[in-house]
Amino acid sequence: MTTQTTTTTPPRAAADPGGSAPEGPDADPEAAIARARADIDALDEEIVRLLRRRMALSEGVQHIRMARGGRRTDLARENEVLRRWHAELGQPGTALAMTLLELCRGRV
Ligand SMILES: C=C(O[C@@H]1C=C(C(=O)O)C=C[C@H]1O)C(=O)O
Repeated sequence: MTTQTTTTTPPRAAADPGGSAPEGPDADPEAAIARARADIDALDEEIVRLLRRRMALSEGVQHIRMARGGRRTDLARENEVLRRWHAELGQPGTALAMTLLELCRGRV
């Protein structure tokens, strides 16, 4: 399996070819913040891409179920999803999962 990095900033040596500045995050706090924010923005974009993939997969499952006369939603499965997010992140995880489910199947 290959791993994918999301870092968009160059390594320090490339960003500071002179090499005379002290190393570490305190050397230039503004630059450190700007680098971290660029990574945060890239991660946010990736999260939205993943969300759209999840929405498409979820919609596919819902259509298959409804085409066979079933309901759009499956509350047992939703509880499974909610439990998993809660196990990872606690109450905020549950809140996030509720929003995720709402995005994927609309309001119940
Ligand atoms: C995708 C499904 O359909 C609905 C959407 C779910 C989801 O987005 O995770 C979970 C349960 C269902 O209410 C499913 O049953 O797996």
